[in-house]
Amino acid sequence: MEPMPERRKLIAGNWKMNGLRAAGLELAKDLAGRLDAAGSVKFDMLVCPPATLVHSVAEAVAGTPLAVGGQDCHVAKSGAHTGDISAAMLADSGSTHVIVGHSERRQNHGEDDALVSAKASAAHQAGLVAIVCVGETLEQREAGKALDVVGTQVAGSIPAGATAANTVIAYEPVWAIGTGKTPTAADVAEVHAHIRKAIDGRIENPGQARILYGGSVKPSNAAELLSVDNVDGALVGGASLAADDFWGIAETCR
Ligand SMILES: O=C[C@H](O)COP(=O)(O)O
Repeated sequence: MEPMPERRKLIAGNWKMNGLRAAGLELAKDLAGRLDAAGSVKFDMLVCPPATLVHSVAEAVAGTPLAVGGQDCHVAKSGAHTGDISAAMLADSGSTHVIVGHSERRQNHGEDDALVSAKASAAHQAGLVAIVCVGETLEQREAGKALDVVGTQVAGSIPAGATAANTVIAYEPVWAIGTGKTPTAADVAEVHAHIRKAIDGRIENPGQARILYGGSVKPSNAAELLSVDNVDGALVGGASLAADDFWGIAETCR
């Protein structure tokens, strides 16, 4: 049997609703410069700035290995959807990726699995990699339902046509986001193994699909979290807003 090629880690930064132009461009250029200077590294790096900065950040880092993505997209290509952004617009602005189904979208905007799946499909149609987020609340974890909840979200949020190349899963326990709390390495391993099984039959080439962990990842805990089985990178919020912290996280997988 052929050995399975190693999955390259993806270190993704979700800036959320943070970043005015000057600071955002400075941060992106700083990271791109470090990546360029580092030469050959064992990870891919992505930043997802607010929509207002996608184009200028993409222009500022063009020609470097730093990738740029959006934080959400609409299911339609265009139309009367005030305030929304299509996947095609993100691609046109220099994005290669888009986050869909983040728990902040699920909670604050009532997004359900079917909508997340449609958004991921729209991303694929536009040639973007969809980063599909799943994760349980504290109440669900304490009720012993974490695996069921995450399995159901995975089943409902991945569209037909998903492949290991166009889809990344991000496991983000809601209670770990922005709280400084993280699950144990054993809990992360259990959920990621569950996700790996759950994507079988839903994502083409499931063994090669990347499954990220997100929730209070920092330089101090990154080495442990990123060495857990089936953890193929990190989706980082707060710590992606400071170049030293974000780079410090990435460096643990060099
Ligand atoms: O998308 C990123 C996550 O919500 C994690 O955020 P955090 O690193 O601030 O906990």
